[in-house]
Amino acid sequence: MNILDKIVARKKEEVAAAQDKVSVKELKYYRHYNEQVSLFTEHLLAENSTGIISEFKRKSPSKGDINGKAVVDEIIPGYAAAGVSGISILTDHDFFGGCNEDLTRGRELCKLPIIRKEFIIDPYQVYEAKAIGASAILLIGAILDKTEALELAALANALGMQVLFEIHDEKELELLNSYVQMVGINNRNLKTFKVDLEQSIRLASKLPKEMIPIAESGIGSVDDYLKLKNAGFKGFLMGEYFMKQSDPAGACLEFSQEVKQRTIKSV
Ligand SMILES: O=P(O)(O)OC[C@@H](O)[C@@H](O)c1c[nH]c2ccccc12
Repeated sequence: MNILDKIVARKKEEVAAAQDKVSVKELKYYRHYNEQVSLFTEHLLAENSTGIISEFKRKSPSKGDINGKAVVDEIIPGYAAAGVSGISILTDHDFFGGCNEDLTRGRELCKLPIIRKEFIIDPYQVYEAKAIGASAILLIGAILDKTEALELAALANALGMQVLFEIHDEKELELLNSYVQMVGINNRNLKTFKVDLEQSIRLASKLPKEMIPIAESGIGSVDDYLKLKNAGFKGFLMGEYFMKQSDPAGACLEFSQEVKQRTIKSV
């Protein structure tokens, strides 16, 4: 069993347990369920946007502990102050050390769009994403078939959330549908953990034009960022590079400032 299979097996148990505890009907009474959220794509395409989506992540199967004691209150306001285009918050507990409360707290601390970073395999999790305050959901091509991808993406849009659909190879392009606004190309293979920016760059040229290309994972320098930007990416999902530093928000500010300086110089 590879790590993705393990995560999905665990996720099935978690979803069953969560549904027993809180029904979809009850989720609809959560404070954030009926809230209007600002659109992720608008923030990404805004003038002067760096396209950086900074992620809150305590640990991961590929890296182990990154910042195990990290507290949302100490990081999210700083990410927002750094002028990022959006936030990503891991809600998976067992493998990434996150929880739903992290996302809800993030929602209360900033006005930026927030993506729920989760292994979504069931419509219940889409309702839950809306209830806890997400503006967008991640769907992972490697764990969904075409029908599931359509059902989950359509539901997210119906609930007012946008969809970031993650793919890793050309074959997964088939899974995209008209309810997908952003396509994430994961530079990291979720099965082998290998990072390869060049493969993402090749794949980027094959995406449907109406979907916004986002580069995910393994971005570790402004040079990496510029390389991906020049290849046409409009969004840059970055977690570990910020989270592993003693002051993630400060690191994010520094990175954003350097990006701004170098992109102004290069035009
Ligand atoms: O920490 P990194 O290498 O900057 O990567 C961030 C993000 O792309 C990564 O956390 C991620 C990409 N796709 C995922 C799917 C599930 C969980 C996590 C992820």
